[in-house]
Amino acid sequence: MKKDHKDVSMAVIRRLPKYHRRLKELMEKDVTRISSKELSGMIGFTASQIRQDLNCFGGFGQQGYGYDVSELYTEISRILGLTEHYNTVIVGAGNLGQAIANYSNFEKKGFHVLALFEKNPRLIGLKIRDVPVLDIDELEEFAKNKSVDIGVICTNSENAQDVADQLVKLPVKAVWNFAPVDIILPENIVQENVHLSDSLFVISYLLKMQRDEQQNP
Ligand SMILES: NC(=O)c1ccc[n+]([C@@H]2O[C@H](COP(=O)([O-])OP(=O)(O)OC[C@H]3O[C@@H](n4cnc5c(N)ncnc54)[C@H](O)[C@@H]3O)[C@@H](O)[C@H]2O)c1
Repeated sequence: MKKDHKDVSMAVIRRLPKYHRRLKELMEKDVTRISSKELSGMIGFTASQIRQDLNCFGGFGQQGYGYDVSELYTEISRILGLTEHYNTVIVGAGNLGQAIANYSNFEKKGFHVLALFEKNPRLIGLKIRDVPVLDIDELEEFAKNKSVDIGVICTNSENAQDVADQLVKLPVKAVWNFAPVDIILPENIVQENVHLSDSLFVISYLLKMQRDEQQNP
């Protein structure tokens, strides 16, 4: 039975982007349908896990037929909110802020970067693709007539909380934080912290295991 989406666990939500990505690859290869078993082989989750995950949103598969790839892709896009439009601002126009602004794929998925905000005068006035780098002191005024959905923090850790507080005042609805520090936000603000180093450290762990095995077979 279809659950209220609010009851769906974050563990399931965090698996949805992977389904979404794989289904897109299948569509690009003109695959029109797939069984949960085949999907399991591609994704690495068990077939039963996949069925359970998708059942949270009403199923979509048919016994003996499997999943219609394009239909499932569209449904997961909708569930993930990727059929909507999100006004986004980036604070910190250094290496990472510029890289995110430059990545046009986010734009295609509905994340529209309105502007970057900086405190370094040497960066203020630049354009990253068509996106202007504005003075951080202009942020409040800039947001007065606009609805900003997402604030992206790409500053150094020391300034991240101050920036988060500024974003909350606009107000934004969500903060995507890249600074490697815990920021405190009101409960109604959605928060995602990205620690690229967590993923890199998994690589270093696995490489170290390999090395240890080679040295002590
Ligand atoms: N570059 C990466 O690959 C990477 C990876 C993981 C995490 N991070 C984290 O992301 C953050 C940004 O990294 P980076 O490499 O882009 O750093 P960076 O030094 O190149 O850029 C940070 C920018 O933020 C600006 N800034 C600082 N305080 C500000 C404020 N209050 N208002 C407006 N602008 C402000 C600085 O002037 C600077 O231009 C850091 O916290 C870093 O630890 C970066």
